[in-house]
Amino acid sequence: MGSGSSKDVTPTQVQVGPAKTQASPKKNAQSKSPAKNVNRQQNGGPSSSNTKSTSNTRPSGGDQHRQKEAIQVKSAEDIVFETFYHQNGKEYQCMYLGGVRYYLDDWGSKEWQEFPKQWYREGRLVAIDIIRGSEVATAGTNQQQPGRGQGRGERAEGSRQQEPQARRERRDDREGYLKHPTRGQLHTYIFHRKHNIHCYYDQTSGSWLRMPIGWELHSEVISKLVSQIEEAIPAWNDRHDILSFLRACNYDINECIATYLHLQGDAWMKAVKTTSDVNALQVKDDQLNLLQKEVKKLKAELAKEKSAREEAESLIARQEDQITDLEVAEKQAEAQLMVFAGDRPLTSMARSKSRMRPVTPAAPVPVPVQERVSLEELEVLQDCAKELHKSHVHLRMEVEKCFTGLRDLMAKSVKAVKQLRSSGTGQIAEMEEVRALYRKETLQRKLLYNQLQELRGNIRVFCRARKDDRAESCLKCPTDQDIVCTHPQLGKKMFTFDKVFDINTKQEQVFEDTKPIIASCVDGYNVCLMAYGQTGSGKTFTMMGPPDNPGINIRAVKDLFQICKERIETVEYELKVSLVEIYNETVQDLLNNDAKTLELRTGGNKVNIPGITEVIINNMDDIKQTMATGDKNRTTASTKMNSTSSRSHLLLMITVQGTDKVTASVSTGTLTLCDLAGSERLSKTEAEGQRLVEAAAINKSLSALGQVFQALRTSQLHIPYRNSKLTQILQPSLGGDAKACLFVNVSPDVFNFQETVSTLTFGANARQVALGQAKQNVKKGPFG
Ligand SMILES: Nc1ncnc2c1ncn2[C@@H]1O[C@H](COP(=O)(O)OP(=O)(O)OP(=O)(O)O)[C@@H](O)[C@H]1O
Repeated sequence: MGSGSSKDVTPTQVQVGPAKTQASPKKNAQSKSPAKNVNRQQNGGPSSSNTKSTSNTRPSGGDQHRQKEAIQVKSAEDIVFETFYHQNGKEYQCMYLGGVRYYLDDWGSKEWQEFPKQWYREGRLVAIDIIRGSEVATAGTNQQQPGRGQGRGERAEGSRQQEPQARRERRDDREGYLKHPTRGQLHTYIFHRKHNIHCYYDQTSGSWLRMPIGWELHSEVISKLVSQIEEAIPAWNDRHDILSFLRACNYDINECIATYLHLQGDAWMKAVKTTSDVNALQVKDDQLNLLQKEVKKLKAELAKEKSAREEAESLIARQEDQITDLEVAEKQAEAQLMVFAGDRPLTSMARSKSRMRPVTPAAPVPVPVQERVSLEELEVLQDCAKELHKSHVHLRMEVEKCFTGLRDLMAKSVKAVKQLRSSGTGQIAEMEEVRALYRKETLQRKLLYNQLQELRGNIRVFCRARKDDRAESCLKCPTDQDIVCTHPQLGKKMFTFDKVFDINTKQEQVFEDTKPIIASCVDGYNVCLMAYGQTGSGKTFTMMGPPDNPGINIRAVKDLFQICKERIETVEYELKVSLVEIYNETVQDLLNNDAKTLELRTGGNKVNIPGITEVIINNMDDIKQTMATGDKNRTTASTKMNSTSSRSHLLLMITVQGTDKVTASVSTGTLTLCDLAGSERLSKTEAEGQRLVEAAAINKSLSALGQVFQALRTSQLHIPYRNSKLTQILQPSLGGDAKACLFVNVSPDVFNFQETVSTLTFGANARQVALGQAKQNVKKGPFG
């Protein structure tokens, strides 16, 4: 909510152009200029307007009296919310902005529609709220306004911060905030909507009751819807979950899928959706924890055993020392005995001992001759020696027993550690497998989403942030689809696109993502690529690029040649190139050295440009030469007119005609690569004179582009292609049988925050445009 991915193109977009031309009405040379309208209508009361569409909707003098209750509009950028009480009893929510009044057709299409003129005589308008233009401007010109799926509660954070206290206090209790674990604080609003409710007739009570979800899954109609969703998103296999989603989306299958895809990966969504997965993971986690605890326990035991072993070893060492000491003492005693034996007869024991032990001819121990040991003392000593020997043997046995025990324990511990290691590896491998599966599924979902977008024919919108080492960046790209724009005072805004290229993205990477769309022009599709953004945001860098690091234009032609070469066996291709510039609503042929102005003729969905120069190109040198000619003519023309390249739109149009060598069928595809003029607002450039006319022309064409997008998005019968030369020329590429791709180029400089938000909003709204499924332009040959 409140992010750039919101689905509604709000009527505010209609203002992209003319609303900005009011800065200096007197200096505008054109008498029917939108600026003049502003002046005239601002005196006209509540219906004052600044767009020429006012002529359709501005009430007559009598009608104006009936609107007395509407709030007085002070600025052309004010937005007034009103309620219209129709005499037939129905009530409509209305919005008045940019001189045009809209009503929310809650009883029919559920979309914002232009307010019918005759209604001024059929009911009563009561104003309920007004957002002043200054408030809207604070957070960028293209603020989100309430529409389907949007509300006043969704106004940008920046605008909110600057709202007066009184306004904030007036907010109703439907408004609120939600603290999301990953998305941060979200603004919420409870809308009052009519909902489809699936009921059954309860004979007992004689009334219609709401169908329980379990019953509803058995209903043929609902079961079919659920199956369709399961087919579209195979990973989503919880039918109860799908049905509850469907209910929440008013049984709108597209909204249900879109909401699900938009919210996939959301922490809260996951928790609800994959209970069994989460449980399985929980069990594994528990097992892992247990095993880890066991390892810890065993490690502690091992440490204990180690210290016991060390203790035993030191005990053994001490005992061995004692034994050595005792042996020395024994030897000494024996030596003494020998000495005594010389003087006295040996006792029977001493004799037997002397027989048992070979007396080593050891060096005689110097015994002081004076010290004589008595026989009793000798016997005591012998007993001592005997005892010592016994304890020595006993100790030796004990130590050996300890060693054996220790060895067993060590073997057991090593085995346990080995087991633990192998089971731990198993768990990790299993976790890795689950992760790989998850990644695969995410990729599959992304592919499915792309397919869905392709089937719907949505305009692909890519965002590219320009590299700028000088300025402090206000842009962050948390994922490859999201971009967050931060301003210290105006707050934060997040936008979602099909792809976001951050400042470090190389030209090759950008081209890789557009390659599949571009390549389809070889198969006979009309393909269009546009670069939109303020001056200096990197549009030309992206489309044309410097010679040593070319952009999409040159890489696209190279790729087309490559594809044609690969198919040479079966299809013969011819590539033709035209290059035009749209400056001040005139179309210049840049491949004609006489700076020829071209006329546009529209017939059906086709546009014909009589007399335009088309150059056949056969190789890369041809295209480079052609581009150089165009560049030279553009420079000559701009010098003559004292203009700069950023004030005009540049369109490179490539026609690829393929003739099948077997069937003779002919396919014709066009690739239009469009470097649009800078989209910055007039007030910033403070243009005068010629610059003002230039700016008005740019605003007119870019605003017309926005109007075309809005009309396509709301599936209106009339798409206003003729409102500008740009939209007229692009009609075949935006007209329902084409593939289109819009680049929104932004600058990271915080100084450009408002322009950046405005550009990103334009892109986010264009992303909701569905052109319908693209069609191939193939004429069958005589052989089928
Ligand atoms: N992604 C990028 N990496 C490096 N330099 C860039 C990048 N994008 C733009 N630039 C540089 O920024 C400058 C302005 O870019 P560029 O002329 O493409 O802007 P622009 O939007 O086409 O402006 P204009 O509306 O005036 O034509 C150029 O010097 C260009 O080389």
